[in-house]
Parts: sequence; C-alpha cells; structure tokens
Amino acid sequence: MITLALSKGRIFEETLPLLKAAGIEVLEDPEKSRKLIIGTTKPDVRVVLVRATDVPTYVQYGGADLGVAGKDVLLEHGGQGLYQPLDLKIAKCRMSVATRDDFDYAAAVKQGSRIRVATKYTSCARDFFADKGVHVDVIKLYGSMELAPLTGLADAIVDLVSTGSTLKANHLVEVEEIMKISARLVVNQAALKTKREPLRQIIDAIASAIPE
Ligand SMILES: Nc1ncnc2c1ncn2[C@@H]1O[C@H](COP(=O)(O)OP(=O)(O)OP(=O)(O)O)[C@@H](O)[C@H]1O
Ligand SMILES: O=P(O)(O)OC[C@H]1O[C@H](OP(=O)(O)OP(=O)(O)O)[C@H](O)[C@@H]1O
Repeated sequence: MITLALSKGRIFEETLPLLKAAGIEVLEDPEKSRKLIIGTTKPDVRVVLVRATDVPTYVQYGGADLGVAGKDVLLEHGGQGLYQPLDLKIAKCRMSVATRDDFDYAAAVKQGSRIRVATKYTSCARDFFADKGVHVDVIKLYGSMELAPLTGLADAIVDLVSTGSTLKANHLVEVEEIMKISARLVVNQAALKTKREPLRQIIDAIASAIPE
C-alpha cells in the first residue's frame, strides 16, 4: 500500500490533475465527506487528509509514504527525513513582508530600529531579517496575520501573497518579497528504498504532468 498525504483545499485541488496523469483518481470529494482516508482507482494507493503543516511530519515519520507541501511549510518544518524530488509548480504564491500603508518600513530598516514582526513563519522571518542585519522581535501567530499591524501588535507581518487582495482589503502593503513559493512532492526516505518501484512509477508520472 502507498499512502499519499494531502491537505484539503488548494493543495488537494491542484494535485488532482497530477495524480490523474499518474493514473490515480481519488474516489471521494473531501469537501463532501468526513472521511480522512480516501481510496483511489488504484487499489494499492490511498490518500490521507491532514493539515497542510502536518504533511511533512506524516511523511517524515512514515505515516505517509509521500505528500504534497508548500515550500513555506517545508522550510518551517526543516525537511528532515524527506526526499524532495519535484517542484510541482502548483499553489504558487510568494512570501513577503507587509506593513500598514502609513508605516515607513524603509526608514525603520535604515535607522536600525527594532521591528516587531508577527508571522506563522517564524523561522523564515528570523533568517530573512538576520541576513539583512535588521533587528526584529518575532511574534508567532497561527492565522489572521493581517490583523497584527492594524491592532498595534506588530509593525510588520511575514505572510503569503498571491493576488494581493487580502493585503489590500486590510490597508496593508507588500514592502519586500522574501521568496517565491510553490508546492513540492516529498517522499519518506526509507519508503524510497522499501517501496522503490511503485514510488518511482508515481514520481515519474507526476513529473511528466507538471505544468510549465
Ligand atoms: N493565496 C495563495 N495562493 C496560492 N498558494 C497559496 C496561497 N496561500 C497559501 N498557498 C500555498 O498553499 C499551501 C496550503 O495553503 P492552505 O491555505 O490550503 O493551508 P493553510 O490554511 O495555510 O494550512 P493550515 O490548515 O495548516 O493552517 C500553503 O502552504 C502555501 O504553500
Ligand atoms: O494575496 P491573496 O490572493 O489575497 O492571498 C493571500 C492569502 O492567501 C492565504 O490565505 P488563504 O486564502 O489560504 O486563507 P487561510 O488563511 O485559510 O490560509 C494567505 O495566508 C493570505 O492571507
């Protein structure tokens, strides 16, 4: 049995066409069912539904043989025990710094002031500002980062941006891009040895279906 870990929502939706190219079709719609284990048209392949941030953990410890996770999630996890053979080029966005539109970020950075940064991505944020030589206090949040500068909790946030409409709706502006983000295929390193052939077949078929 091959177990694939996916998160509901955009990762699931955008992975479906890649799986289809590998001859794998999921038998149930996770938005309509409460099931966490879903069968596929391949009797020896099943999908487990986990939180996006839990995908690397499931694959690292062998709860799943492979999975799909955003680069953001993988960087925060650390990637230990994971083989990352493919950039799937799906769930594309960028990780950026954003502030209130009336906050002078350039001046704060230039003056060497200490900046308070709220984010779910504490490790990426720390690395980014350390490289720039900017002193920051990082505050860990689990969601609704946009609220932090509006309530005075922080001067800036590090969050994902795609169309920019979430920032705009909250009177925030993107002041610096940290990195481009897309989802990766991750594979358990031990499974790659014990289930070499079936995993190779899936990886190769997915590779040939990756969008340009
Ligand atoms: N607006 C976006 N556009 C494109 N891709 C995105 C966007 N937001 C997030 N992503 C990518 O999709 C992945 C999954 O995001 P999703 O919103 O489905 O889960 P989440 O709510 O962040 O996770 P969790 O449920 O663990 O909090 C992210 O890790 C990121 O790589
Ligand atoms: O630039 P935009 O196109 O507005 O996208 C950016 C938003 O997308 C993500 O949230 P998501 O929509 O996944 O909601 P979530 O908070 O449930 O993760 C991210 O956390 C931003 O808030």
